[in-house]
Amino acid sequence: MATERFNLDGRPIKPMTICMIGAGGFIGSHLCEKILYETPHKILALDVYNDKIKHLLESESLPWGDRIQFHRINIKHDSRLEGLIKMSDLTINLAAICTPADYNTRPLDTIYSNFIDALPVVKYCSENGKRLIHFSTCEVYGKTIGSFLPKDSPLREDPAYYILKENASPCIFGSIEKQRWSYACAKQLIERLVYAEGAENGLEFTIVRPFNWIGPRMDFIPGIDGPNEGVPRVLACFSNNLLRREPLKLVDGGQSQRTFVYIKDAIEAVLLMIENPARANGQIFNVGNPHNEVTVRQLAEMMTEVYAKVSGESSLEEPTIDVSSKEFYGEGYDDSDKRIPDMTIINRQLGWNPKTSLWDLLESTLTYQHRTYAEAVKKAVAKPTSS
Ligand SMILES: NC(=O)c1ccc[n+]([C@@H]2O[C@H](COP(=O)([O-])OP(=O)(O)OC[C@H]3O[C@@H](n4cnc5c(N)ncnc54)[C@H](O)[C@@H]3O)[C@@H](O)[C@H]2O)c1
Ligand SMILES: O=c1ccn([C@@H]2O[C@H](COP(=O)(O)OP(=O)(O)O[C@H]3OC[C@@H](O)[C@H](O)[C@H]3O)[C@@H](O)[C@H]2O)c(=O)[nH]1
Repeated sequence: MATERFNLDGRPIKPMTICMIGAGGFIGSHLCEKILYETPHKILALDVYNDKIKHLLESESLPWGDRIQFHRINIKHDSRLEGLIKMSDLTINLAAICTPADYNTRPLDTIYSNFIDALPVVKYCSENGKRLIHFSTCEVYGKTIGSFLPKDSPLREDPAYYILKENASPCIFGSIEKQRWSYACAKQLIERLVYAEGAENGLEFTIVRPFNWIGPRMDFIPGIDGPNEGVPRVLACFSNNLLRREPLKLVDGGQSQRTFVYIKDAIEAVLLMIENPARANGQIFNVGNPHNEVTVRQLAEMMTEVYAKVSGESSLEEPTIDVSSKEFYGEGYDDSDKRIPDMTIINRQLGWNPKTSLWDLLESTLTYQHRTYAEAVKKAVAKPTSS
């Protein structure tokens, strides 16, 4: 039968029931797989959609049969939410609008989703003495201090001006008309609320700040499994361009820098948080890969090269094209210049380190994209448009 499992302090891990809100999304789908494949825990999976976890739900003969239960719930208005949180030992809240194309074009929905809709979750956990793992974002750091220095300042090379530390870095957003920051600001306020519930009412919480987690099942391919005019996050945008043999669009020259971490590495960190409450409670964790830093332009070049390898198709003569942020995202867009996570806290508390290089994670992800979408895209492109 199942062998006993132990946490980082050598204590046996007891099976728990986890209320996972937003379980049908990109991160949720990978977290559900990890929990079902490798632990005895039960999941109450809440979401409006379940396409990305269908493979975990459909067959009763699957070995985890009764350990996952899907509840189609919109947390904006559903009286079942409190009952499901009460039935669980731990709540993980992933639900959010989290695509930059929405932040400046649907700022109200963005603020409601990331702050107002998360309020009852925090309240029910606090009132019922339940543990909460809340998903925030690296965007709460906003811009680096270094970005305000003159372009030729040698201080820009000093890590003190750009490394992002949970307990020391300030949160630097743009002006109010730069509505891009509606998301970061809402996430910051919900972080402060969770933290205050911990300080004043003893809520046991962990806050996660993901730094660009990427991998299979991220977002959608426009016109295939998402709206034609939809703009997903950069991995899916570039995948879509590659699948359609179009140049990859570099917003404002693709000069912004990001660090990308493989979803499967990042999920290991979340499982450590779940199973080591004594080490994770009261903490805010950066979860990213400081070694996988590239400019968006470099990301586009690497994805072009990797896609040619995994698909066997030649690259375009002009693989990228520049586009202004106003044209691509509309009025009110702004950007984070650089995002390198400090890893001291997660290293010390959980001993976690990411393993996968950017090249390797792109190779497995683009292999997945090609297998999943190439045929459908070919058919869609071949379809005569009705006149
Ligand atoms: N992927 C990343 O790199 C990243 C980076 C920073 C922060 N995050 C945060 O992590 C969390 C999950 O991100 P993701 O990448 O999996 O996004 P995602 O959009 O794939 O998943 C979010 C899920 O929440 C669900 N949801 C949204 N509103 C809901 C509601 N009112 N009721 C029920 N379900 C609702 C959506 O249907 C979706 O399935 C978000 O809070 C996001 O802000 C992710
Ligand atoms: O086609 C594209 C898409 C995106 N980009 C650029 O690529 C960079 C990354 O864009 P993403 O869509 O992945 O989103 P960002 O990294 O800016 O923000 C993300 O970070 C963390 C999370 O909270 C969210 O998932 C999201 O806000 C941005 O500089 C963007 O302007 C392009 O140059 N071309």
